[in-house]
Amino acid sequence: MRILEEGLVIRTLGAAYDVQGPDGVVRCVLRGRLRRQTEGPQRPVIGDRVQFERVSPKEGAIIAILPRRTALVRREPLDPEKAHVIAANLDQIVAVFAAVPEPDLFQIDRYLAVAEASGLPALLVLNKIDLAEDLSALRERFAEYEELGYPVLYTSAVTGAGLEALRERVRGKISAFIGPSGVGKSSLLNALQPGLGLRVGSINPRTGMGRHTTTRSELIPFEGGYLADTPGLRDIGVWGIRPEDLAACFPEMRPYIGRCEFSDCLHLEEPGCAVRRAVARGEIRRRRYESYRRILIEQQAARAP
Ligand SMILES: Nc1nc2c(ncn2[C@@H]2O[C@H](COP(=O)(O)OP(=O)(O)OP(=O)(O)O)[C@@H](O)[C@H]2O)c(=O)[nH]1
Ligand SMILES: [Zn+2]
Repeated sequence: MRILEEGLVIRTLGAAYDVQGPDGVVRCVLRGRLRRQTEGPQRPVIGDRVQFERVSPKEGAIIAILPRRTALVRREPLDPEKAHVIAANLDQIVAVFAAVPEPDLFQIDRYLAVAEASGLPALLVLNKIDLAEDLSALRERFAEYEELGYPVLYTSAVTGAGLEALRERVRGKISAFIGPSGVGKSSLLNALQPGLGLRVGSINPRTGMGRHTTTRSELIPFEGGYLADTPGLRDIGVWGIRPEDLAACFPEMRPYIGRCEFSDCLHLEEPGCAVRRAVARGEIRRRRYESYRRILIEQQAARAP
């Protein structure tokens, strides 16, 4: 009789998967139907809950992937119809930006839209506030994100400001930290959990190599939950979003979707557009609407032959 156990995929290593079971990590291969597929929904990713069968105390075989609660879907920048899941069951995206130099709000909108496209809650972290001259002006500027429902945290990996609030937010959850290079993601994580040993700066002093050398994906135990660490996240800032999905990635536009004259309205130049009407009435911020347009137009321009 075979005994099936349940576990969490915490590392993917090509053909093998490390599964956190009830009593330790079991290195698993794929069995049966799962093995014959190299891509697609049937391939386990970090965060997947799986059923596995043990063949020895430390080795096993994955029999099935349990239904995913969430899926972080990477869409090709040039062909957003092409998509693959790079992490399952994430609870949230933590989007980190530096408060200084002045962050580019368009870039922030884009990162948030990518999180929304996978249906994941996002929070915004503005790091390096030790360098900010006027914190209250900064808070005022970012109040608009709070209004949209994104919590905004102000942190410094140097002084420790805001770290406890961030700890509260990640405790017991599976989070992915994203954001441009150099904003202090590794520094923040190391400050929260000394011993984590993430590399800071762009050169690894030990190997002298650039840091972007990790090729495996893993969930790193963190504050009673996990951090998703995968090379698949590196270019998240330019992931594709299907044009017809984009408006729904802007929470303030959602109430107007489906109210335009044309059911396939992309809210650009079409007549009878409820979204543009809402912008004109001041119900949607023009700045955010311009970000929407820019994402759409940039994507279309990139795709043009
Ligand atoms: N003043 C100040 N500097 C910081 C802070 N956090 C990080 N830094 C510095 O910013 C630089 C980049 O920090 P990292 O933690 O490597 O940034 P990262 O976001 O992990 O960068 P990538 O790994 O390239 O994505 C380092 O020189 C840090 O010492 C902060 O809160 N305040
Ligand atoms: Zn419209």
